[in-house]
Amino acid sequence: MSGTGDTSGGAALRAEGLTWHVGRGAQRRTVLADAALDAPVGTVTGLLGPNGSGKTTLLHLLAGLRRPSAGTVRIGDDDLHALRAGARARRVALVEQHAETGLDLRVRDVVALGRTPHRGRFAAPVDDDATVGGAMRFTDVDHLADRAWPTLSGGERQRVHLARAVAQEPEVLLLDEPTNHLDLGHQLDLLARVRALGVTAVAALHDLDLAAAHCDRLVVLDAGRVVAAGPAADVLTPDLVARVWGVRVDVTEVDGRVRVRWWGR
Ligand SMILES: Nc1ncnc2c1ncn2[C@@H]1O[C@H](COP(=O)(O)OP(=O)(O)OP(=O)(O)O)[C@@H](O)[C@H]1O
Repeated sequence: MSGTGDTSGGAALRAEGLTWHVGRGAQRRTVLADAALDAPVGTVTGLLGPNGSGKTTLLHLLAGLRRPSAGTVRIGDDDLHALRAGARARRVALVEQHAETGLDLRVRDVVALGRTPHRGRFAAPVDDDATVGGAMRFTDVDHLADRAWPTLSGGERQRVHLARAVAQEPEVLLLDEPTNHLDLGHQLDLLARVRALGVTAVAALHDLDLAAAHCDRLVVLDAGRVVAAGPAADVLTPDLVARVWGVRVDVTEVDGRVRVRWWGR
């Protein structure tokens, strides 16, 4: 994968029994309980659930940023949490919900940060510039290359963060609400581009219709537990949406695509 849509670089991601507690003694609270996720190579999984249901926590455990209280994460044949930080960073990229970046950087430098895990002690790989350029073109931010980071809009920053993750050339790409600042056109573009990368992707999303259209599989979290998992047609039933989100929806299938239309509480 070199930021141009090559479909060869993914690895399967599997999590079992993932549990994460916060606090100690009487203050202990279970944020995530016994969560499972199975993302085959090259697929896009949508992680859905109301605010506070555990999506970011699960993504952080899948990225190796947090150690689970119990359970395992496997990337290909490897135990993710047994890998050294450098090896993990070469294989898994996370685009955070509220990612901040050093104020003095130009966009090109922010994207180049994605290459850090691939740099040796004394030298960068020779094709680094080409990879960074390819990632910027792929995410349609190359026209911003010389702009100072603080001058970017929220949506532009979000696309630059995706470019940084693409430049990282990961096997697994984790995205926390990657579309929340994007206009409708760029929302559709971003998810189509993630799919075109061919990596194994897991994206936390709030728009059920968008998730149904772009994801191979969905995982629904509610109060820290996985309450449904599978293809959109099986998962997104009006009953489940009413139970988990407290919203009345119609679910229809148009030209083979699941469409979700909300009516209200
Ligand atoms: N370090 C922490 N200490 C205490 N509570 C935490 C911590 N991290 C997360 N939580 C709590 O765990 C729950 C799940 O949080 P998380 O951020 O994973 O939810 P989310 O599904 O990503 O929510 P949102 O859709 O609002 O982004 C929330 O109630 C949150 O307040």
